[in-house]
Amino acid sequence: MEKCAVCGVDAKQKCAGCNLIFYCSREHQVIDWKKAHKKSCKCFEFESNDILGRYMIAKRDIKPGEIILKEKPMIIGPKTISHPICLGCHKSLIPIENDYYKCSKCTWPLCGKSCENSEYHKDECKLYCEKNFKSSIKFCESAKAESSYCVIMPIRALLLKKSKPKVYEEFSKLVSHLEQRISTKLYEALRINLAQFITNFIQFPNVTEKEILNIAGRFDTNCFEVILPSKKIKARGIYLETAMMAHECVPNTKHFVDENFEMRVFATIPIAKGQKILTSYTHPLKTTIERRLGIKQAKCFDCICTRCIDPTEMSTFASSIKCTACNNGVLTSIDPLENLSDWKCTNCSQKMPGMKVFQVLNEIKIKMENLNKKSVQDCEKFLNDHEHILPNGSVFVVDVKYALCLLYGNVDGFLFKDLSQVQIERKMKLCEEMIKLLSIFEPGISNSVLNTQFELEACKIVLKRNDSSKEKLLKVYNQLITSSEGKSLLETRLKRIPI
Ligand SMILES: C[S@@+](CC[C@H](N)C(=O)[O-])C[C@H]1O[C@@H](n2cnc3c(N)ncnc32)[C@H](O)[C@@H]1O
Repeated sequence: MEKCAVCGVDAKQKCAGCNLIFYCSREHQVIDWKKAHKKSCKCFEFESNDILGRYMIAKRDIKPGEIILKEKPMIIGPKTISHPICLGCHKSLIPIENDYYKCSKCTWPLCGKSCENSEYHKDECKLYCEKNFKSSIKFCESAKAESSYCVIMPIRALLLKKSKPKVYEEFSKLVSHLEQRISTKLYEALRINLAQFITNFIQFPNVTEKEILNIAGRFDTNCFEVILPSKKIKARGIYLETAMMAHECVPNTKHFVDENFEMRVFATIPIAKGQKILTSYTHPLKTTIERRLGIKQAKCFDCICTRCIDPTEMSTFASSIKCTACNNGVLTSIDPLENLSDWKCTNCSQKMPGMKVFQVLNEIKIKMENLNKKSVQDCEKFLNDHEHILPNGSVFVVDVKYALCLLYGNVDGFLFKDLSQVQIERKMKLCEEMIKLLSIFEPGISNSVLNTQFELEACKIVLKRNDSSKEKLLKVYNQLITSSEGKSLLETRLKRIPI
């Protein structure tokens, strides 16, 4: 029998937060919560090693869907180079009479008077006023991204040094990888512009150029995107605990930021006690070379995760191209951790230099970037044009087919009521294929899989194929409603289905 954490007698009541501590009564649980447990009530803890630095592990078994942590940002603000956003609420700015509203005290653009005293802006506002700062940001039709936003987050961090020294101390423990970053063009520009602005113009006391660049590096290594499409917010934030999750290209968690900028991390698959709690710093529908180069550039390490070391990427052949010599096999890298390693056919003796494969994949990537993924015709043409070169599990094919799963039934000219039997069957086949593939890249709870399941059940309802489809569709709908896609978009999709 477990013992009460307060008085030591036999106890049956378990803390529902961490599932690790027991109490004999509600009263003792309340006493312990106030005294100590509030701080330690977590299902995770931190460990560290030479390769990962600090990382998060499960203190107990965690079920899929369970919230692992919730936390408020330590700092939130614009990206280094950002489209004009309000420094008070972080919404994209809308011009008033051909210019943005400017803070009546410091002149930085804001969305209106009410944001002048926002908790995010008021301290920095005082600093800019003291130095008689004048913002040069003006509205222009082409809406260019502004590099002057690079100063905001570092100044917000430095202000914490005085206002919340303990929090700043925690922030200072985050890795910056400054040694690797310092010789890059971006950091040379930051050294000249950002560091000089803070030391010479703002004359921030007791801060060196190195500390400023370290701060910039900490942001680049540890920030999470804060994207709320419904509120037109595109910012970034430091979440001190969330930042401790190490990376794997196939992670076991997902996270989202709610309307109050609170981060929530939840398990997507079961995580056993002692296992690492992992996130992904990249996108699942990128080739191995692209993922690894992106991670190297942004986070300064070489990913050697299970997906990256497997030339077949869990038998999906996600980064492969078809062999044009035998027309039967696909080319896979001989050594996926060596970007320029030769590739060889799975069926014949054909080999291709890594550089050539890289060029082929890059050309396709450029075509993908220019593809109108809102057009059924353009997406179908892309698939047709690349059928001879891209295998079914290619990230490019999956990306476009996933787009088609959502387009058929939901866009003008292709609404459910307009679809022919052949088109509905095409949509169903795409959905079935995508559910299988997407579940490999994002196992467990995944928005893209749920979206595709939703569309598949919709097809079955339209074709009156399955009596339980309505029930299944509503179940998926309820799971999706909490997702970032937003309720209204999902409701519109629901309305198009004749249930
Ligand atoms: C967001 S931080 C994670 C917290 C960090 N480990 C710490 O001690 O503060 C990201 C950094 O952690 C390390 N890291 C995370 N995942 C890794 C992985 N799979 N392999 C190697 N290093 C990793 C890298 O140094 C990376 O730049």
